[in-house]
Formats: sequence, structure tokens, C-alpha cells
Amino acid sequence: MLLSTSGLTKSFGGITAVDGVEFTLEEGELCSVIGPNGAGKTTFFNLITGELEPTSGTIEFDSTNAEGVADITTADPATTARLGLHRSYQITNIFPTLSVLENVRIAAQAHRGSDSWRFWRNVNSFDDHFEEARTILERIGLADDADVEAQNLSHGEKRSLEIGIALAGDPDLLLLDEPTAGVSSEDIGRLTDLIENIAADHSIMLIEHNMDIVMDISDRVVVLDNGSLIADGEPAAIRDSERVQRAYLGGYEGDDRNETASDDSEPGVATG
Ligand SMILES: Nc1ncnc2c1ncn2[C@@H]1O[C@H](COP(=O)(O)OP(=O)(O)OP(=O)(O)O)[C@@H](O)[C@H]1O
Repeated sequence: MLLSTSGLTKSFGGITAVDGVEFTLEEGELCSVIGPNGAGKTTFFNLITGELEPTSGTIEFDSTNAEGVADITTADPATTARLGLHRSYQITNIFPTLSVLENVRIAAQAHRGSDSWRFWRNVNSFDDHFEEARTILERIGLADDADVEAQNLSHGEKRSLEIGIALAGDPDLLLLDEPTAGVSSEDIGRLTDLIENIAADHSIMLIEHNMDIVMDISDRVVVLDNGSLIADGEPAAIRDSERVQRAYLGGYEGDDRNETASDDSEPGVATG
């Protein structure tokens, strides 16, 4: 287990945005979180990263940066980040007038902690951050744009840069909140390839409304409806679940339904 929530609940006044969620993520999984608008997906992420404190329930994270499993139920975002939980936001969080390289370098430097700020004149660590940032730019496909002001990137490239900034934190678990929202169709393929590439050596939780992407790249899909986790299983089983179709998918059949429908006589969907 990398992450686990038990009875996780968050109420805002009369609204229970997240309602008793039992969830476990295994290391290496790419797990998509889907559900209708207002289902509680972003609140679920905010609870995990410590932006919000739960009303009740617990969250545990098996960080490589801590001894054993850490109880992160009430940890703040700085603490969860230090433990290896990073996210990219729906709202862009890059420095628009700095270069693409600087955006990632600063994130790498911040991650290395107060020592590298204190010894910022230390040429070696400064070079290390540049080196690390350049390696990340290669990976996210922005190496040729290293000196471009971030504000001049396309929307899709900005989303890639946000992922690069999150990668500079050396995360064990990356939470991506609608990374393809508003991205042009030609950039979507690139971004999807990038997420798959990152998933090769990171655990990922992904909030995504584009069902073709969800079905294509997820190892596992969980469905939130009205704050409750109503289904948890492999993509094909989720797509074919009547309950999920009723709550959210509303007739979605996907691109490859004919290829995979026959092996789904016993859908592997756990319900909450
Ligand atoms: N800070 C807040 N104060 C009051 N209510 C909130 C707050 N944040 C979220 N909510 C409510 O909690 C519920 C879940 O919202 P949330 O944003 O988590 O859903 P979501 O599944 O991420 O939706 P979307 O797909 O539209 O982003 C909604 O009813 C929302 O209005």
C-alpha cells in the first residue's frame, strides 16, 4: 500500500463533499478518479495533499522519506510534499515571466530544502539544479523551449510544464487534477503520452473527464458520486458497470468496446 484512506469524510456546512471513502492505492498504479461535477474529486485530492483537513477519517502514506507508514490525516501541504506527494493544479501555478528552465530549476531548488537556499552560492548545487531541470525538460518534451518565457507556451505546453514542476519535487505519488482541461486536441495526445511516460516510474492519481483517456491509460478507475466511492475496478469493468453508467457515463461505450466487451462477463467492480 502506498496511500490509504479510511472513512474519509469532508463536510462543508450541510454538504458532505467526501463521504466515508475507503481507498487504497498500490505503488506504481495509475488510478483515475472520475465522477460527475461536484462529486467530490477535487475535495478528495485536497484532503490527500493537506489543503483541507478531513471532518473525520484517516489518511496514511507509505513515504520513502519517512520511517514506515506516516499518518498524514492532518498534515499540511508542505509536509505532504516533503513526504513525496505532489500535485498539479487545475489552475496554472507557473511563474509566467520566468523561462521554462527557471520554473523547473526553482522547483528543484525549493525541493532540495533550506540548505540549498542557505548555500545558494555553492556552484555545485546550483549546477545540480540546472542539470536536474534540463533532464526534466527533456522528459516533458520542452527541452527546445528552455529559454522561452513560460507565458508564451501553448496551453498544453503549460500543462506539461506544471507536470515538470511537480516532478522537480521528486514525488512518490503525483496527483493530476484535469491536466487536459482546455488543452487543444493536437496537444492532448502529447500530454497523454507524457502522463503514461511518467507513470512508468511514478504512482499517479488522475482526475480526468475525457473518458477515452481514462479508459486508455488507467490501470484502475474509481468512481465518486455525491461524495461516495461507488465503484472501483479495471477500466473495462468500470465502463461496463450499470451503476457507473447510470451515475456518470450515460451511454459511453468507448472506442474499443467491441474488442473488449466479450471478456467482461463477470465485471470486476467493487462497490462502496
Ligand atoms: N470550500 C468549499 N466550501 C463549500 N463547499 C465546497 C467547497 N469545496 C467544494 N465544495 C462543494 O463540495 C462538493 C464537491 O466539490 P468538488 O469540487 O470536490 O467536486 P468535483 O468532483 O471536483 O467537481 P468538478 O468535476 O466540477 O471539478 C460540491 O458540492 C462543492 O460545491
